[in-house]
Amino acid sequence: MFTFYLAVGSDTSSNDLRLLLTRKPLAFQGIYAEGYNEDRLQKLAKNYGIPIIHTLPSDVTDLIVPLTNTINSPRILRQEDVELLVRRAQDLDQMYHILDSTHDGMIAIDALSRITIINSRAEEMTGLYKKDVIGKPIQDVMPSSKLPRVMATEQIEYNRKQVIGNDRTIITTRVPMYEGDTITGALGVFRDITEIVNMAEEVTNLKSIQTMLEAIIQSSDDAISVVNEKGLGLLINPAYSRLTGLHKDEVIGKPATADISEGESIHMKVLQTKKPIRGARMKVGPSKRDVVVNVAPVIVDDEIKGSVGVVHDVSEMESLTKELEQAKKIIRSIEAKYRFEDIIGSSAEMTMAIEQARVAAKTPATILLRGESGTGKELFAHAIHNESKRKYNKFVRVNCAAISESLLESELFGYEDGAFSGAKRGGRKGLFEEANNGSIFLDEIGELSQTMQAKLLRVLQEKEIVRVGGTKTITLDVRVIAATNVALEDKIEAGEFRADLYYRLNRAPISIPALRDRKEDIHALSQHLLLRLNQDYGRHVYQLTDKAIAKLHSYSWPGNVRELENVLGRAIIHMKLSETVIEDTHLSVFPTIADVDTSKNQVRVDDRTLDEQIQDVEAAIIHETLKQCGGNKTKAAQQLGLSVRNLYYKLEKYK
Ligand SMILES: Nc1ncnc2c1ncn2[C@@H]1O[C@H](COP(=O)(O)OP(=O)(O)OP(=O)(O)O)[C@@H](O)[C@H]1O
Repeated sequence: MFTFYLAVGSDTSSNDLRLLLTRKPLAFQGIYAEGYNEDRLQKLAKNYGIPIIHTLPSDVTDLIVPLTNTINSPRILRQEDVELLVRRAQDLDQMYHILDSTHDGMIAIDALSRITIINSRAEEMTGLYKKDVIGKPIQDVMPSSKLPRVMATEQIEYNRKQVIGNDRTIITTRVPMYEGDTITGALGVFRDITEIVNMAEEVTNLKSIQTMLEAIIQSSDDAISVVNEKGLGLLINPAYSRLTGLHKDEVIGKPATADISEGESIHMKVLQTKKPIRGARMKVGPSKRDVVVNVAPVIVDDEIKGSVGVVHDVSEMESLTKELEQAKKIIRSIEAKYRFEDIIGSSAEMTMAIEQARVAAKTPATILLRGESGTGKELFAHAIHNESKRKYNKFVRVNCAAISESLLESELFGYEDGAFSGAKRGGRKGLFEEANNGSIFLDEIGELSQTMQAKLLRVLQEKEIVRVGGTKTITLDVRVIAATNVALEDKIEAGEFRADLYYRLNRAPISIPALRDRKEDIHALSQHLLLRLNQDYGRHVYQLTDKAIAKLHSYSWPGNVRELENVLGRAIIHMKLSETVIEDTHLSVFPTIADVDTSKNQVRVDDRTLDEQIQDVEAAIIHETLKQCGGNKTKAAQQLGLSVRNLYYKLEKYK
């Protein structure tokens, strides 16, 4: 509450007597009059029981509200005048009280454009204070004020938006004020809408975030479901329906008691514990797909509001990973497993090959391994790497026939960022770079295209590579071990292989003999291979009868040691668990084309599926063709009408 003080004074400019009212809580209270009839003043003071103040301190004067025009004749201060003043004072007190407690700012001016009212909110918003501005012309303190204009036009201005200061937005309504028909001033009422504007912006932002989130959720390939704090379905996305076969109407508003999994719902567990559950594996939907589920609680201000579940279908990924692993096996292996001790063979030819390889391993020379398919060229490559000073660095294997030319180039030499569409960002190292300081085994070198032959020759000569799409040369120290099962000389003759590359490769050739040319190794090899096969199949078959060995000797082994391994493997599979010695009868499963005699329209059938039996026949045909082609895969592929790549795929499939 304010206390009003009554004062009587004279206007400095006109020397007129003025009645004034001050709101300033003074240390004294009384009637102040200057140049006023002292007697009357004394009487007044006596009537009201208040003292007379002869000098007003300046800060009090500043706050004085002129009330002159509300008094009939200021020169004669009558009883009614004083009473009127007191009433006015009370009214004003009340009015200010009201004005100061409203949220709106208010500024009023009188007919001479002097500020008569400025409430607390207006003070706050304008940074002006009552004591500084009351009674002052508004143009002096607020030059931009539109109140004088309203007085001039006598037009009400509604809700005009205005930005004041740097960041305050206000809306103002300005009205002219009248006493009867005479305009006595103008009032401006204004409201700070900065917060509302900000809130509106926030709402708009929230709306766009919501729209964005919805778009993300709807388009996500991961299945998403959201439940409220009671575990009732709130939202699912199309991926969720695809995966689980459940539609919106079966989920929204329904309890998530046993949603997609059997047993208690993960949503319910999360709601109870308020803890996220990550990486739960389960099978869902009609086709029982493998999924990984992550569920997290939604907690707002410490209160659980629901839970969000993301279901990630991994079945496809798992099968892709398997395929990728298989593909990787075909293309490269980055570990040299074998040593010379693992190469079995005491025949003169084999001993010589091993000796040559041991010597060559110690030199930096490029080595060319020659021999039919399955003779152990890769085994030699491993052993050479492991015998060299490079053994602690990488051994990289590349089958040049198994990948297309364009892919082979980027596999071998790597590529730079953006070299082709689908290229990994930031580029990628090639196998040559990976094998730096180690060895690279280029299998089936005879299958390299002319372009790739030229590129390989450059690497061998310059010892540097350039990534696909790049310009920078990268110097490397890689030992090349090449292998071929075809006569490169014939290929040169046919114009399919560069002679200059051949001479580079053929500086240290090592010929690995075919198994048919070293049958004395068959027994030891079989025993060695049986060790591995027993491990693979969990069996204990370590011996062969003499008859069985004789049978193995009688065969020509076009597929060499690999074929021997397969034959022994098949024998083990067909043996009873109780049998531990391979008899010649177990070896009747040599895969030959004789199993299918189409000329007589007779086909041997058994109880396996059609697909399994067809695969057997296919394997037998491929085997036979390879045999007829002396192990030459290019020829065999041609004869079978397959691409070399496809033949490789099938050989890998049928082992
Ligand atoms: N002398 C050997 N001692 C032990 N195992 C051998 C021997 N020769 C070959 N093998 C085995 O035979 C299989 C085929 O060998 P490898 O893959 O090295 O032949 P390859 O000549 O590289 O065949 P391809 O030309 O078809 O690639 C492998 O399992 C290998 O371990």
